[in-house]
Amino acid sequence: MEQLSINHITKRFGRQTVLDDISFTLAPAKIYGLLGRNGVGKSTLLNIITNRIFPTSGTVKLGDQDANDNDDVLSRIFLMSETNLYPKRTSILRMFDLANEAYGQFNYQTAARQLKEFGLDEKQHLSNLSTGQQTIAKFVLALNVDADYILMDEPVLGLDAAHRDLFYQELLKSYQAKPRTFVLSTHLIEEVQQLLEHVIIIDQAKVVVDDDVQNLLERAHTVSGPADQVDKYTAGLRVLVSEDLGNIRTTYLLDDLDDQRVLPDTVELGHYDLQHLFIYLTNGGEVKNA
Ligand SMILES: Nc1ncnc2c1ncn2[C@@H]1O[C@H](COP(=O)(O)OP(=O)(O)OP(=O)(O)O)[C@@H](O)[C@H]1O
Repeated sequence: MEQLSINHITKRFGRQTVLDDISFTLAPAKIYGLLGRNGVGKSTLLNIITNRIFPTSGTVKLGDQDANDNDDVLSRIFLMSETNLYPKRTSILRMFDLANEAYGQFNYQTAARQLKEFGLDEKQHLSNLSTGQQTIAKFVLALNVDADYILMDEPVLGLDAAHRDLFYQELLKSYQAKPRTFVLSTHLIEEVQQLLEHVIIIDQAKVVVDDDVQNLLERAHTVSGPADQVDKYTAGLRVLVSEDLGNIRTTYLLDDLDDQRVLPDTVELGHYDLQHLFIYLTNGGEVKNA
């Protein structure tokens, strides 16, 4: 399997530059998170990767083949999106058949089992389904289509907590049975953190993080203690934000701690999670008084 590379993608809508020179690579058989605040351009980017809309400039390539208008390449990338591309009277089974015609080798057996687990029937029409049920039909389709790169835009939109949990389990099962690349674009960062190997965060039209989740979280340190001691200890390191509670300051770092720094007895180190990292990175760093 070849890598999918996104090269210097810029997208403007009129005067608004939504994506500004975005580049990153998706490797085969990995689970990615594509994260960003509302309206940052995640759906736009996923639509560009799958040739549904055109970039202002830049290219998408699978190996050395350009994806633009290339059916060979596009038949290996699938996008599950919020947009309903099907006519109103389409049944779930018809949707599966269309995917089978376009991509081949649709896994009807697993799809039937999954639909049953989620309480749906393949004869049901999309137009008669609730928002959450439409999401279920779409991700069952996405999990069983024969493509190397499966892009999922808001894959748990409208799902209740039990169904979200079941979806994460089914995604992992599907990945283990047949490793391929998944890109999950979601706002439920806390829930997907365990699934993700790699994360791409977009902020203000740029890629601000492109890193393995484990590497990233190893650099996500909290430093708490008296403000002056915390500031002395964190001097020269990348501080995302500091919060003050009385005279105790907690500073959130995204950096390696070198051994030369002497940790005072009054200062404690800890870690924080991906959701907080996302919030602090995309809010701009500042000292807050809690
Ligand atoms: N066809 C269009 N014409 C003009 N502006 C557009 C168009 N499509 C998207 N935009 C704008 O581009 C920006 C990015 O939208 P996009 O839907 O890609 O964001 P997103 O990151 O997926 O957001 P969300 O997380 O809220 O779903 C928004 O400001 C949106 O208004």
